[in-house]
Amino acid sequence: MNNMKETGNISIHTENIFPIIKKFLYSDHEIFLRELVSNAVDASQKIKRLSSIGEFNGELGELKVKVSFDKEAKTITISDNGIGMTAEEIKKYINQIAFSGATEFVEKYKDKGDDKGIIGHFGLGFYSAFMVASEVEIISKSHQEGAEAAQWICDGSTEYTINSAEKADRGTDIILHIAEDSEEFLDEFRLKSILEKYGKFLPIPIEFQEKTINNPSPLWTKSPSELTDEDYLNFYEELYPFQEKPLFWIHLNVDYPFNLTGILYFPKVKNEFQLQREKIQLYSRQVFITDEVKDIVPEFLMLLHGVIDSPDIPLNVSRSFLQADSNVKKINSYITKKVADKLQELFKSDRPGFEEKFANIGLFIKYGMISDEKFFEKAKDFCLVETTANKLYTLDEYAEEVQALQTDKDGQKVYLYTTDVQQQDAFIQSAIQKGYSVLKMDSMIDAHFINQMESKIEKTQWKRVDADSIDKLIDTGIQLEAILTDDQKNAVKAIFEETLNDKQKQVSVEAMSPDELPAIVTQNEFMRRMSDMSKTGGGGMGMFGNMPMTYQITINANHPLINKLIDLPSDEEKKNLAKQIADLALLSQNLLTGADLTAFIKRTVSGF
Ligand SMILES: Nc1ncnc2c1ncn2[C@@H]1O[C@H](COP(=O)(O)OP(=O)(O)OP(=O)(O)O)[C@@H](O)[C@H]1O
Repeated sequence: MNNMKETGNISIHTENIFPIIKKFLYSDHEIFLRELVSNAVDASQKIKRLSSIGEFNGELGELKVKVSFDKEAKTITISDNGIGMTAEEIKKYINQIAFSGATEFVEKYKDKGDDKGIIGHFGLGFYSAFMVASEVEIISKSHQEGAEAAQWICDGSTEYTINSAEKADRGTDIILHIAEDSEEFLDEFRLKSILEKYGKFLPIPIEFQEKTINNPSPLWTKSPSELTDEDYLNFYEELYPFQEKPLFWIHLNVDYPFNLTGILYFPKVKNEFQLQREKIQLYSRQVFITDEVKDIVPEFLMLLHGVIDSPDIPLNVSRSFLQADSNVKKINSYITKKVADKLQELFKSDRPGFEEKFANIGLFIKYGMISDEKFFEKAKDFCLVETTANKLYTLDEYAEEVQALQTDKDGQKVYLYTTDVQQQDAFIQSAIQKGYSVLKMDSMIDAHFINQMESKIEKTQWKRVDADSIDKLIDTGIQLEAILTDDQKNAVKAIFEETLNDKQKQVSVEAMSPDELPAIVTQNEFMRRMSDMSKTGGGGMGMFGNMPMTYQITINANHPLINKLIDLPSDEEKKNLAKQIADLALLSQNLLTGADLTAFIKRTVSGF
């Protein structure tokens, strides 16, 4: 063996890139292991490929990557039996490529402060070793016949030493001499958890402490035709242990115009609070990158679980660039389309099954319709609405259903809805008595969904059942005759106003059916929506949140009790009865509280 020893200078333009990189990557030091293990995996796959195309004729052996550590010696070693490097190749690939990559990075970002968003998931490759090591050693033996092993040592400065070395087998050992401030990594559990986080699905077996930590052929890399439902459910369990089973899933597989594979699962989501407990994981060639997939997956699909693997997603660029990236945009619309198609297929092939799942997937669908125009176009055909009688309709079916009875005198279809079947029961009953149907719209998203529907579906209005008296909610133009004269009505109005003595409660006297209650309390639809929106942070609606809520008290001019009130001999008695009627109406809406409620109860038990 001719004994070489050479020291040299890595030619880069920026002196001391190390401290800058260390600063940038401060929060993300652990990725050194991801980078080095990925390099080892790449080297293993390269030798496999060379062998398969006949360019390497030696023994391939069992390809694997070993990670080990020595607490005493303060080293972490990543070994592979991949393609290996000659001394010349080390000079070329490590001194030039790895260092120039790092230099380029620093050049690009050194002026941008320590914005963590910039660094994002930049793969600094080999150089990231210097985030945790004071000295890095490479011992490598190329796969080429008769190749001599070489050792390279560098402390992160631009100076390196290269030597010939002893190494029996083909491949590369990267030995990290861990720096004092990074000794936390010389720990079994820490290393294991990092390996599991990033390397769980790497395509070459990764061995740590004599155990393989990864599944080299995860489900998404297989063909859907080979897989059973059980395979998908087991994989879900592998990804998210101890979670409830998903409802269904989509296997993604594209190779043009971008590369993307993956499996997206629809979890059971009953309410908004459950959202995003588990996240979609993003991989690039089976290397875990992140579970912050915000810009890659359309926002409304963030509710899904599963994995996406794409080498075409740029991982080394800033967030704003990612949003503008055309591949990312295409991926976004591809996923949206796939999801819409899957839902449509489920709806068409198994309507009862779809209806059953709707409680869980309705949220996705409505979110999607609100936030994505293209999704809306598809989903409007399979989005369902549910009545208080627990019947489910598509939007078209429902329009048909209410056409005859719920069209008002101006030709507007009025959709009645309730946000709380318990609380609004009296109003629901009145509507049903008239033969109307009432929709259940009780999740937070429904308020937005309703707004969207009104703007999309022509000639429809959505009104909450308690927004007015039923005849006014759907004004068919047929006026009920009032038994009272105008003077009597005015007198009744005055009595109630005087009794209530509250500007926030506006009294009116209307001819309603004698079967209806003598008085009802309602909230104007528009004002209520504004106030609701300001509560959930709707833009610019703040002022409505600060305004006291106004209620309408509608007195039923045709109710026998109101007739009785008019005939009462004294003002005192009239006021007492009016008070009782108004309090009952308030009570039924949970609006009678505190001292008013106490007084009401006292009055009632003593026969008022
Ligand atoms: N374990 C290894 N075996 C063989 N060659 C390696 C090994 N590690 C690194 N190399 C060589 O060194 C080069 C530079 O590595 P580095 O990780 O810096 O960049 P990269 O892998 O090309 O890109 P990335 O920044 O995405 O990691 C690699 O392209 C490869 O040729």
